[in-house]
Amino acid sequence: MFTLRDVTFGYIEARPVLKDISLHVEEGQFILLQGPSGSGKSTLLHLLNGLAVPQRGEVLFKDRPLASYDATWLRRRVVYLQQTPVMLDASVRENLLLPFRFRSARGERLPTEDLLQDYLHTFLLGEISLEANARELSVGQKQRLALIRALLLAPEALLLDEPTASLDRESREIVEARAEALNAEQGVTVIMISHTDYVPRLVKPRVLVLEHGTLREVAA
Ligand SMILES: Nc1ncnc2c1ncn2[C@@H]1O[C@H](COP(=O)(O)OP(=O)(O)OP(=O)(O)O)[C@@H](O)[C@H]1O
Repeated sequence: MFTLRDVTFGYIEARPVLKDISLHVEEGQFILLQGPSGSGKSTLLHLLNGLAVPQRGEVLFKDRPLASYDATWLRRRVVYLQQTPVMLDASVRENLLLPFRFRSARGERLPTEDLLQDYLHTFLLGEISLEANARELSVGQKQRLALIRALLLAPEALLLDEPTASLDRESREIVEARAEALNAEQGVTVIMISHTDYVPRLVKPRVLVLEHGTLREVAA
């Protein structure tokens, strides 16, 4: 699904965060990405959906260079869930349906109210009205809403940035369990930045550690 070939990237070119990284991710794999703070884990996820472009080397999605895909299309297929979810100053419903408002989604069927309610219940957000302002929710609730928004797009790959330290344990566990189920039941490729103490229950992950700009695989 993804191939990185000798990828080097730095926000300042003279100081690369990632150095000559090569990686092959098969469709349906569940990958945990670990490493110290600032080692470049988020940056690596950004490279996989085109939010960052390598200075050297190349990134392929399904054997084609990332740049050959339409960026909006790609980000619906390869969904990146960032650490700090961003919500519009609008209702929960509007925030969930946001990706369907873009021109690229014309012709796609809008998710029904029932489906939205089902998702809210699944993620223990059943108490929250679709009319509520999404900006007024807690970080943990926003994180779950962002995941629902991502899942409504039925992505092929899910890139999950580590939930923030401020995220409550319950929210984190729900997000993790759902990511595992999506992988186990629907074959969605998952790459998740995680702490070493997270051990998936439903899936056997590949564990990659990023340190000093290089990537190594360790036993799960
Ligand atoms: N937009 C940016 N501009 C300049 N430097 C950046 C930018 N984003 C990240 N960096 C730097 O790149 C390096 C890698 O950052 P990155 O966020 O990828 O690390 P990380 O492993 O995800 O960290 P954390 O675990 O703390 O989230 C860090 O030194 C960071 O300061």
